[in-house]
Amino acid sequence: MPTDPRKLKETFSRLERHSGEAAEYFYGRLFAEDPRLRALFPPAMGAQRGRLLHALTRIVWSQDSPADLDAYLARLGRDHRKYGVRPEHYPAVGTALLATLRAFAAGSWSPEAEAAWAAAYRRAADVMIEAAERDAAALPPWWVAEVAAHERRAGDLAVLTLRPGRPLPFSAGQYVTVQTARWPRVWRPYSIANAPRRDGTLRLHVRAVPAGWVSGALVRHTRPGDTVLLGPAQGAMTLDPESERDLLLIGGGTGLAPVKALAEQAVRSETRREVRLLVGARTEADLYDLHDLTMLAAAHPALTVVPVLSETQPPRSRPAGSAFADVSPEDVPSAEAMRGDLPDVLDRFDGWDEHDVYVAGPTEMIRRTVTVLQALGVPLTRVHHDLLKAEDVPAPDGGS
Ligand SMILES: NC(=O)C1=CN([C@@H]2O[C@H](COP(=O)(O)OP(=O)(O)OC[C@H]3O[C@@H](n4cnc5c(N)ncnc54)[C@H](O)[C@@H]3O)[C@@H](O)[C@H]2O)C=CC1
Repeated sequence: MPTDPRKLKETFSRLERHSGEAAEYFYGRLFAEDPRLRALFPPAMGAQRGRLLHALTRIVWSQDSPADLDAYLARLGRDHRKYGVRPEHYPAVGTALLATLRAFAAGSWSPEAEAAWAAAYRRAADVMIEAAERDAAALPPWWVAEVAAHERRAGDLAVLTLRPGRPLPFSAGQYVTVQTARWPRVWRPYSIANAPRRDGTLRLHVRAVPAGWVSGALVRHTRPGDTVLLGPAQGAMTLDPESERDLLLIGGGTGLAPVKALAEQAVRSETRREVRLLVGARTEADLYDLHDLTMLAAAHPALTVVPVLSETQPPRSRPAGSAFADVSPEDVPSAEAMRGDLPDVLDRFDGWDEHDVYVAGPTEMIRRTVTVLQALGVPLTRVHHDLLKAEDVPAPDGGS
């Protein structure tokens, strides 16, 4: 029987009213159905419940655009390889899902609804399994990577250099998920802060966020020689190989990571694109990568780096350990830093409407920046960020 999108939406909207309880019930049923599956999940299931609902919402609302749905499910299937999910695990998930719908969408449940959900789940599982199997022919489910360097750049921030044991293919602008030995089965996404290198190493910029398990482990409890696990590279915030337009790259805080990778990629390429990189931070001390950026710009005249500080008052004295400490004043005099929030300084320049623009950083900063760019006449098709796409991945909790 073909999937009936109307039936799916109707029943799902009932379940959504009790989403927290429904997700809890679902995992209870799943682990009762096949207790071995519990070992695939992290000890704390809170974030997992949100992911299940996000995936179901996406599946229900994409029924009318099968190509988008299939692309999403294929990504989901490939990404689930790193959790150890195998084809024989799918039937238990389907049984638990139908039991959950039956219990929480009781008011609109019917034999037709049951048939529609069974068909939709079978189809989703088929697409995920097929994508995972295709992927398995070429790539491992995860990579073991050695920490080659660990630099504390500020109290709560570290730049890690990782060396995967086997080549991990990626494009500048993409991200990987990371698991540390301290938190088994907990994966968090981090943008790769460099373009692909001959030695295969990857750099990550990690800020330890309050109560962040993986970020805290990476910043405070990781040393050179330790190993971490990496999932496959994901994300579509990459350079358009056909475009020769100049580039505006905007990175707020550790959102610098992917745009720095794009800058490296662009200045290396044959095309002579001018690259303007606006790097936003709250204070001078938060410009944790200014030294490297200054070196990159010195080596590539096509690149201009503009620091933008959002604290309105300049600090009275330069704090110890300031990012400026090892940069001579003539390299980047602090007077050259613009003052303001990143979105608010954009109208102090002319002519962004002919640029390709890439934006990364805090969610609200991205939203405001996109709105301002639109008002300045930049077509939305030329503004790239992975806000929506990042929300599509199964581990979207912003790198905690
Ligand atoms: N691909 C991506 O989009 C990436 C996003 N991130 C995200 O970026 C964030 C970075 O956090 P932190 O380093 O702590 O940055 P932060 O909170 O120190 O802020 C950095 C910059 O963003 C600006 N900013 C912050 N909130 C703003 C708002 N509401 N409106 C306008 N501007 C705002 C600040 O003025 C500053 O210039 C994290 O949420 C992380 O998940 C990190 C890496 C990649």
